[in-house]
Amino acid sequence: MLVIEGLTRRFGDKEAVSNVDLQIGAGAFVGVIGRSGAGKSTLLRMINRLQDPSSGRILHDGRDVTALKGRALRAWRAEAAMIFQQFNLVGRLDVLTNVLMGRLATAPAWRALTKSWSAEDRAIALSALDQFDIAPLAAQRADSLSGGQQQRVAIARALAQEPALILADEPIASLDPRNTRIVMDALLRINKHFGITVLCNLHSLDLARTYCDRLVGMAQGRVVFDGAPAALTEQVAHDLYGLEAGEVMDLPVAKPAFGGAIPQSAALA
Ligand SMILES: Nc1ncnc2c1ncn2[C@@H]1O[C@H](COP(=O)(O)OP(=O)(O)OP(=O)(O)O)[C@@H](O)[C@H]1O
Repeated sequence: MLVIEGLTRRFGDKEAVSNVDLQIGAGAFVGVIGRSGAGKSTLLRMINRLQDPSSGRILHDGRDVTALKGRALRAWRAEAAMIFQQFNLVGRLDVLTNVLMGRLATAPAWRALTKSWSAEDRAIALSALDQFDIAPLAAQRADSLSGGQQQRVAIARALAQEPALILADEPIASLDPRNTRIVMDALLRINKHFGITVLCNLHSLDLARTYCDRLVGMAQGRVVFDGAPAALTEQVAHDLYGLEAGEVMDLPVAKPAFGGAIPQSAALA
């Protein structure tokens, strides 16, 4: 269980996140929604401790992770894996090495420096690639892949970290509709097949409604909605997004494909 208590982050006079309280049970798929500037990224970055809170606490399974430092902080960052809009792969390295980077928190530093990964680490990394039908791309340079493939590599790297949580910050913002669907299906698979809790910032309300079991709506740093997708009425959506409401509700989305295999042609496109 992830518990957030009174979490606040100020930048100068501005409160990007204001006194947020949340409890997120293990295995949930939570969509964090709201218009640009609502505080979604800052919230996720504080949970991973990429950004320090101004006040408040973050507890995971009863352990306070708010003030962790050094090795304990690195271990927490591996446990709360981040996925970014821009993938954050090392472009000149091959796909497998990028995924092996997810093993760094558990591997001794000399292994990473000498690139002599253990057989177990390699097996975990290959298996993670295989989950998303991209194992055939293992030897290719990361920067030769399409955006959708790169994001799946980033998700495989996160899975190789053996995380308790995945924090995905607008993971599909730079993808076309087809790759959007493939990447959201990959996150759904991580959640349903591996039972890993997913918190996903999404601008599109339709995607959030389609994939998430729970929606947390933010406006001006505060949580203004917290409930099941079905409970988010059109009126609440309009209040949350204002003039952007039409734009975020327009994207046609088919049902998620979890349970069925991703077709190879689509997976490798
Ligand atoms: N490092 C920073 N320095 C100053 N202000 C910041 C910083 N990071 C975020 N902010 C401000 O905090 C507010 C919340 O930003 P945040 O990126 O968390 O929102 P968001 O909902 O994720 O929006 P977006 O979808 O555009 O990323 C914004 O007003 C933003 O300008």
